Amino acid sequence: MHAQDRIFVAGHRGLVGSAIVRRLQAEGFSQLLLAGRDRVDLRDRDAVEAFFAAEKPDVVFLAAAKVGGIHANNAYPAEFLLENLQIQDNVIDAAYRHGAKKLVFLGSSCIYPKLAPQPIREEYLLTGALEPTNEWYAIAKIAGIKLCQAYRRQYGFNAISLMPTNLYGPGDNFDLQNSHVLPALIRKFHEAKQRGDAEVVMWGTGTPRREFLHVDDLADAVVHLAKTYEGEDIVNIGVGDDIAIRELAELVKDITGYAGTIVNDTSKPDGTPRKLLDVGRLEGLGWKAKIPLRDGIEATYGWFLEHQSSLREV
Ligand SMILES: NC(=O)C1=CN([C@@H]2O[C@H](COP(=O)(O)OP(=O)(O)OC[C@H]3O[C@@H](n4cnc5c(N)ncnc54)[C@H](OP(=O)(O)O)[C@@H]3O)[C@@H](O)[C@H]2O)C=CC1
Ligand SMILES: C[C@H]1O[C@H](OP(=O)(O)OP(=O)(O)OC[C@H]2O[C@@H](n3cnc4c(=O)[nH]c(N)nc43)[C@H](O)[C@@H]2O)[C@@H](O)[C@@H](O)C1=O
Repeated sequence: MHAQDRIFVAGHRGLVGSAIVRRLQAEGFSQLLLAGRDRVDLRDRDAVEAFFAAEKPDVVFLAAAKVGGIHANNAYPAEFLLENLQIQDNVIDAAYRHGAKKLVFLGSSCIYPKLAPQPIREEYLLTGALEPTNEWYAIAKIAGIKLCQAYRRQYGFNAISLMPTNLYGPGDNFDLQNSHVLPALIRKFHEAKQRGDAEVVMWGTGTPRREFLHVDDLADAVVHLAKTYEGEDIVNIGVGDDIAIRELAELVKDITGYAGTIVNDTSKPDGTPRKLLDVGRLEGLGWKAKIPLRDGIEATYGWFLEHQSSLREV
């Protein structure tokens, strides 16, 4: 990547896309193409074709996707499968045909088998059954990985696929139904404190374990790998450590200063029991996470307090 490259960050208003933009700007990349859904709906093949023909980006970060937490994935399987297939097929194909020299595709740790050995190595892909609540999204993401690998093999297209663990940070979706667990808990504890509620509801049993990476660390890793990594093999991006959801809830309760009780709603799904990524390949490529979980949650809570009145619509 060069300072003068024209860089398309697809999904630049999202959690990940906005963090990649901040990282690129901090490193002096000034030719950023920031076309949102209002300019090009990435599900629309003709619109994507016209955009790439006009703009001819040198580098593409594909951070646009239909994204959500466990409930959204389970409730809208058709949208999670179809929209993600459409977006990634359109963007990967157009980037190749219009001469992009690099594309970075983002998958997710949910592509791995539900009961994969821990920590999860990249080689475990396609070795077992997926978690049912998110198999639609996971299958779309696996198809995206395979499309990148196929275009590299057949056409020599320089597409790489990176697999982030669960992410959080500024610009996240704080919707109580459709978000991921960390933003949901921040908002639930904060609002319960304000209202003086005696209880906050945590979905599921609280026993599943998850790994959480701050999105600024993720963006740092993604830009590092965009500059230094070329290969067919997928690369996990995580911190190498995880926490039970019950412990996470206690941590967010402490950070927000809520004094009440946590109760379980076991009618809600637990999802995968554990998905801790093996980060050996990532560390071998010269990158390690830096932001400790407590510091990252405190900063995200601060961001939430500043932006409560203008949170994203979902
Ligand atoms: N969040 C997480 O915990 C994780 C995320 N990832 C991956 O990171 C990537 C980004 O996720 P994240 O930032 O969290 O998601 P967000 O929902 O925060 O952002 C997604 C972005 O994609 C855009 N988008 C969605 N559909 C379209 C469309 N049809 N046309 C144009 N733009 C569209 C959205 O635009 P608009 O604002 O207009 O809706 C939004 O800017 C995804 O590939 C996801 O799978 C991977 C692992 C974990
Ligand atoms: C990133 C990843 O994200 C999703 O998978 P997930 O990790 O299971 O997602 P989650 O963050 O929504 O939940 C994690 C755990 O937390 C529990 N939980 C408690 N209380 C709340 C709560 O209030 N909200 C939510 N959402 N979960 C809660 C919840 O029951 C579960 O046990 C998929 O989209 C998948 O496709 C994907 O890629």
